Parts: sequence; C-alpha cells; structure tokens
Amino acid sequence: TRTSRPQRILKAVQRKATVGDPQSVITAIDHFCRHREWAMNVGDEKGSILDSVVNEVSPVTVLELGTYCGYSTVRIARLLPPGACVITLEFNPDYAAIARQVIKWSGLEDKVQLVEGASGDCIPWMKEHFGVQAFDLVFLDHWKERYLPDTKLLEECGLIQKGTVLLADNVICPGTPDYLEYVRNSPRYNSHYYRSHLEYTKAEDGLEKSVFLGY
Ligand SMILES: C[C@H](C[C@H]1O[C@@H](n2cnc3c(N)ncnc32)[C@H](O)[C@@H]1O)NC(=O)c1cc(-c2ccc(F)cc2)cc(O)c1O
Ligand SMILES: [Mg+2]
Repeated sequence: TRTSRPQRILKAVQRKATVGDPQSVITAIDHFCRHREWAMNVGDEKGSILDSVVNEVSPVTVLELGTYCGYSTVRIARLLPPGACVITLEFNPDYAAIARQVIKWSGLEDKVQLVEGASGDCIPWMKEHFGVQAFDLVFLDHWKERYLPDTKLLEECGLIQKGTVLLADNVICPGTPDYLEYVRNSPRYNSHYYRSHLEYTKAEDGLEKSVFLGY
C-alpha cells in the first residue's frame, strides 16, 4: 500500500477530528482502529485507566516512552494543568513525524516535548537538556524488553524519586515478564495490576502501576 498505517491514522484525524479538540482526536483514532485497521495505540479501555491514573497523580512532569502516533500523548496532555508537560520519546522518525501532526491537530503542542531518539540514549540527558529534576509519572509503552533496563536507568539517573508513579502498558500482551517480576518483588515499589484488554480486542492485557517508595 502506498501510505503507511500511521499516515492513514493521521488522515482519519484530519477528516474526522476538530482542530484544537483533543477528545475528537482520541475518538477519531479509536473509531478508525476499531472499525478500519487495528493499531497499537493504548486504546479507549486501557486509555480510561491511564486517564484515571493521570488525574490521581496530577503530574507536573510526565515521561512517555514510545510515542507511536501520539494517541496516549494526547490522552495525557489533555489532562495536564497549565505549566505541566509530557516529554515523549520516539525513535522511529516516520512515527515521530505523524505524532507531531496528531499532537498539533489536538492543539496540545505547548504541553508536549516530542524527542526523536532511543530511550537508552535520551534518558541520561534528561536532567541536563530539559531541566527535569524527577518525573512524577512515567508511561512505559515502548519495546517491551526495554521496560526493565530503562527503569533501572531512570533510577540510576535520579529521575525516579519517592512518589514517582510508573504506569506500564502491555504487561500481559505482548508481555513484560522481567519488568513485572522486578516491580512486584522489589521492596522499593508498591505495584498494582489493572486488568483490561489488548486495545480494540477481547484478548487479556493490563496496566501495571508501580509507586516508587524511595531508597
Ligand atoms: C514499541 C511500540 C510503541 C512505539 O515505541 C517505539 N519505540 C520502541 N523502542 C523504543 C525506544 N527504545 N525508544 C523510543 N521509542 C521506542 C516504537 O518505534 C513504536 O512507535 N509498541 C508496541 O510494539 C506494542 C505492540 C502491541 C502488540 C500487541 C499484540 C500483537 F499481536 C502485536 C502488537 C501492543 C501495544 O500496546 C504496543 O505498545
Ligand atoms: Mg502499548
């Protein structure tokens, strides 16, 4: 096919969503992915759980790992008060280009910093480049085998402090067994599993919320 799936998702947003209306962008992507083509957005069911955790934490600085088309970036940013922001990392330049346009269409570009690069390379520069002290919320949604090494990297860089909340997508499907084992057995995390379904399907999946308790 001439266009890519992310390009078709962007087209659906431009056709169906209203500029400056984040909810209409979310609705347009969910409708497209449920009725036209499946895509790996967190989706509406797990997205509602994401919303409730964002509202509960009311974070000032959020880190998202794995932007894809920007669907969860928009979900998070639309709930942030003035002055709060989400830094989102995406290493695929084609996906990043689509995500920028989706975020712009939603009118939330002032609350979003999209960084093109691999998490392992960008995380060590977070403090220096973005003046981040520590993240209040981290949404893990990138390569599933990077969840654990990047969590350890965030700890080592002092970007996770007492009270920081980690929220991980796909802990069942595709699955992140080593990460789950770590956060569930570590005395420094308080973990809770939110049972749900793989986006737009009936397959089981869920989100794991882990609160860092400090050293
Ligand atoms: C990994 C992807 C999400 C994005 O993450 C970026 N990325 C990667 N590694 C890095 C990095 N190290 N740094 C920055 N960005 C990074 C990438 O380019 C994708 O755009 N997500 C998934 O693969 C994913 C897959 C499924 C899934 C489930 C059942 C199936 F049968 C098939 C697929 C569901 C989901 O909910 C996902 O989230
Ligand atoms: Mg995911």
